[in-house]
Amino acid sequence: MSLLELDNVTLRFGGVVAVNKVSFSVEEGEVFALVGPNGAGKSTIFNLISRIYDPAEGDIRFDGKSILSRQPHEIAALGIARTFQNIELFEQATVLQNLLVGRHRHRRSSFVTELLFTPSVRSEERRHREAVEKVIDFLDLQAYREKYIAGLPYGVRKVVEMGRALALEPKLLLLDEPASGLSVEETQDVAYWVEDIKKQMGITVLMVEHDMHLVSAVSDRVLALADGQMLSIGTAHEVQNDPKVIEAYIGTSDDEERAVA
Ligand SMILES: Nc1ncnc2c1ncn2[C@@H]1O[C@H](COP(=O)(O)OP(=O)(O)OP(=O)(O)O)[C@@H](O)[C@H]1O
Repeated sequence: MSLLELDNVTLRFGGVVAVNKVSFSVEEGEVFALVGPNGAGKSTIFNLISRIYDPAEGDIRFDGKSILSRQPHEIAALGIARTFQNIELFEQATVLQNLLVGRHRHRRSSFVTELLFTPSVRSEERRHREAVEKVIDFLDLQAYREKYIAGLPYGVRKVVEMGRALALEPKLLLLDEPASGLSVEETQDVAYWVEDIKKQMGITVLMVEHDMHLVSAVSDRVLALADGQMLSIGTAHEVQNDPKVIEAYIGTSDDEERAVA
């Protein structure tokens, strides 16, 4: 069974059809990438899956069940975690504190039991710490664990954001442009991490990304969109060589995207 299914999903903003009858499914254990020129509808699809927007038509299913009746705050509890294009971390908190926030969906203790610091609260706290330490080791963040986000370089913040999402122990990880603003070396690290997230952690990844080197390196399948419409779906190689995709990219002003075409 597919982990995530979008079934004929449409969303309009006034006269703009941001997402037009889009259907695709993400299989458990795969890395699936959404690509396309600016304004193609990629972020809107992430926001639809995160339940920030309601589709005008169509259905979105996770683990075989429609999520359209769910509120945005319930999505993490289902096992869907995401990162954001513009990093969203608590600036005045440490890396460790930010990662512990990522554990909120697993918290069972109430305010009163936490206040009394009962044995069950203590063991729960220990479990959260262990899960977070695992993520710190995995992403090589030991040197930064007690550092405040506000003082960290951009590249490290991007990694911490990925860590915050991983700390949730999701089934599906949505990565919104994980390589944007990163150097070639940092992007290479992202490629290794995405591979390990899939292989070692067994987490399914849906990614929006402009960097086609990264997309080609890590994706099992790619969906290319333009103006809200599906253009092509297949391996990175198949999609990059699809004449419809080449035509859509040639119309853009982005040099990197043109180079891809
Ligand atoms: N909140 C909104 N209100 C009105 N129009 C919107 C809104 N969000 C997106 N759009 C429009 O919907 C279309 C799809 O935008 P979207 O941000 O999903 O594209 P994208 O593929 O993520 O682009 P980018 O690569 O630049 O992030 C665009 O025409 C955009 O202007």
